[in-house]
Amino acid sequence: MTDRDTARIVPLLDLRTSTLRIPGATYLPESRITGSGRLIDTLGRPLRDLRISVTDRCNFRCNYCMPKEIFDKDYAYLPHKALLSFEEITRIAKVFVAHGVQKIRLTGGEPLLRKNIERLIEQLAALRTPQGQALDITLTTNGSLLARKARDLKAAGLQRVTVSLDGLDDAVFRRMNDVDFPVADVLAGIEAAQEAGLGPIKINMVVKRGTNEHEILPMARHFMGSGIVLRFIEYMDVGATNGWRMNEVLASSEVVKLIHAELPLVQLEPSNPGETAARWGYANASGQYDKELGEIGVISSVTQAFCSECNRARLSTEGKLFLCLFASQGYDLRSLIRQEGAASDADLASAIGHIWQGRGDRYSELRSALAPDAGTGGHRVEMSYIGG
Ligand SMILES: Nc1nc2c(ncn2[C@@H]2O[C@H](COP(=O)(O)OP(=O)(O)OP(=O)(O)O)[C@@H](O)[C@H]2O)c(=O)[nH]1
Ligand SMILES: C[S@@+](CC[C@H](N)C(=O)[O-])C[C@H]1O[C@@H](n2cnc3c(N)ncnc32)[C@H](O)[C@@H]1O
Ligand code: SF4
Ligand code: SF4
Repeated sequence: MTDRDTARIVPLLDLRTSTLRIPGATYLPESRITGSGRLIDTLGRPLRDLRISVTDRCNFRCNYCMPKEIFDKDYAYLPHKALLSFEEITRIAKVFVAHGVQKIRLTGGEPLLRKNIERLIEQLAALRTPQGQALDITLTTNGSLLARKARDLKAAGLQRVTVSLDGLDDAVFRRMNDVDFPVADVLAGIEAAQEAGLGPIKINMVVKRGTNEHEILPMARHFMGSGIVLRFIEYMDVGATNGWRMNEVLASSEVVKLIHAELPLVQLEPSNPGETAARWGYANASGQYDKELGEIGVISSVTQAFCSECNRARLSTEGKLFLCLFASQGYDLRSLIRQEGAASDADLASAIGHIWQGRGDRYSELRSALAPDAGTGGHRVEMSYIGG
């Protein structure tokens, strides 16, 4: 039994009679649920961002995400038949879009390992919001296959990519990915993405105190003025296998202080409501933000939780809907659409509507009220399964 299997799965088989109700939720009239695009949860948060995990497999073993000791050759990955097909993903995504989703992020595991991912991107790129707008379609990747795939991804309709890169020092990077993957190949992938027009590109760097904090300044210098936005992520207590300890977290405030001492920064306004990153721009000699120099972002999920505006839903590789990165229960959408006499799109819309309306998740806010190393209980699913 894997940790993934301990997540509680909520069956959704009562839809025909519209009796699906989540305890504690206040409900809008049905007319405001199905396809209204105005869905809000119990904390008043709209549904805007759908993150889809397309595989639970990865060719890296980053120790903060898929530590080698757990994700070894005996680890029980999902069998192929358990995965949602591209048609199933697109069908579910379409219903989410009718409910107000404007951005879709493909993630995993390593999404570029999913065979023919370009075909899924084509299908998602054809979706339109109720207002007739195209979606913001993006993907988070470790960059290992990007040099090979960037042009095809762009041609399929992908707009931009976020590439994870935890340092420029080859030895540090090889140690962190734990499969001896060279940094030069990820940099080549980033270059290929730039050439293919997959932008604006973002870089995600997870900062672990004692592991790669000395890479912060070299990374900042490298990407300053490149048109690429570098974002520093606080090491999170996601999943149950990475052995997370508060003393390995370097607070974003420290990261900003460190960079500011050498490369002066000014705070920028958020560009979108519910954004994960706080933005800081590089300043010119007169202390003003200089667009040519660009910006960085800091994602402070541990020290400054941003749950109050969280508009993100997560669809796992096997079709379970999770309402929080730290959730311990998922809602089984796959059974709904695969069962005999399967749900119609209206049933699916009603289920998703009710589930979002019942949402009260705010894990990071709650954990920050606890002692630094306190656990909050429950079985959390792994990041590689739910999608980062
Ligand atoms: N705690 C928490 N962390 C999150 C959440 N969403 C994203 N993150 C973390 O922030 C990182 C960066 O997020 P991205 O996947 O780049 O997504 P984003 O910030 O929505 O992307 P953009 O639209 O490009 O700004 C993720 O890899 C996670 O580590 C969230 O809802 N809660
Ligand atoms: C789970 S990965 C999936 C996509 C792809 N394999 C990649 O690495 O970009 C998504 C993001 O989650 C981040 N991540 C994974 N574990 C994390 C942790 N414990 N704390 C903070 N971020 C984490 C990764 O750095 C990456 O940017
Ligand atoms: S962070 Fe991404 S690349 Fe690293 S192990 Fe997790 S899924 Fe793989
Ligand atoms: S901890 Fe959960 S509710 Fe808070 S921002 Fe992250 S995903 Fe959203």
